[in-house]
Amino acid sequence: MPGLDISHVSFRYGKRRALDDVNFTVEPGRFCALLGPNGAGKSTLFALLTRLIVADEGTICVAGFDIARSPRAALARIGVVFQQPTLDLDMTVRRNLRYFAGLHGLSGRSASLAIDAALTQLGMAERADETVRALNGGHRRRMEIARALVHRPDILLLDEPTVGLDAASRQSITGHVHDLADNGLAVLWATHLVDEIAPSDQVVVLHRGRVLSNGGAAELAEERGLAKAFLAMTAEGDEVSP
Ligand SMILES: Nc1ncnc2c1ncn2[C@@H]1O[C@H](COP(=O)(O)OP(=O)(O)OP(=O)(O)O)[C@@H](O)[C@H]1O
Repeated sequence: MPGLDISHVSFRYGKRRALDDVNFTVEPGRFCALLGPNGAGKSTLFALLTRLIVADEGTICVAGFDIARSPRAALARIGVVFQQPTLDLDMTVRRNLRYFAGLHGLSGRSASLAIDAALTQLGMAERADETVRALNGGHRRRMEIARALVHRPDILLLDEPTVGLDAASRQSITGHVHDLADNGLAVLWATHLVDEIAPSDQVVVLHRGRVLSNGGAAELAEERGLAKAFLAMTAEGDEVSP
C-alpha cells in the first residue's frame, strides 16, 4: 500500500517492553494522530520508523517499501520533524533548506523550486531570506516542517511538533499540516493534546506500548468527547490537556 503500514511491531529496551504488537496503517490523504500519554511509546515508534533503531519483531512498510529490506527507498519517502529542533540558527531559512535538499541529492534549480514550494505550503515564503535566529518559535517549527517536505515525501512524521509553542502558533501549525494531508500526504502526528485533533482525523491511541484503539476521531469522541474518552482509556488524566 502507498501509505504507512505498521504490522505486529514490538520493541524492548533490555527487559523493558516499549512497544507490544503494534498494528495500524495510515493511508495517503489521512491525518493520523498518534495519541498517547508520556511513556506510551510514541518516540520509540518514531525511532523505528526512521530506522534509528530496529524492530525486534514485525514489519514497517513505507510507500510499499519494507524498511528492513529496502531502507534507502523507504527512508527517501519519509519526511520527519523530530521533537528536538535541528536548525542552524545563523543561516537563513533558505540556506538551511538548501543544505537539507543537498542531502537528498537536490541542487541548483530543482532544489530552488522544491524549497520555494515547501516554504509556500507552510506560509513561510516571505521569510526565506531571514536568519533562523530572527524567527519566533512558531515560524521556526513551520520552517522545519517545510524542510521535511523538500524531497517531496509521501509520508510526514511529526513527533509532538507543537511542544513549547503558544496557542496561536499551535493552531497555525496544526492547520497547515491538516492542509498537507488534505492534499494527499499521509501524516502521522504524535501528541498527547486532544485539541490538535480534528473530527475527520484518524486517531490511534497508544498506551504502555499497546494500541488501545484505532479509528475516526468523531467516533471516539461520540459519547463523552475526545478528552474524556482518552482519559478513561489511559487513566493518566494529569497528562492530558482538553
Ligand atoms: N533509551 C531507553 N532506554 C530504556 N527505556 C527507554 C528508553 N527510551 C524510552 N524508554 C522507555 O520506553 C517507554 C516508551 O518511551 P517513549 O519515549 O517511546 O514514550 P513517549 O510516548 O514518546 O513518551 P513522551 O511523550 O514522554 O516522549 C517508556 O517506558 C520509557 O521509559
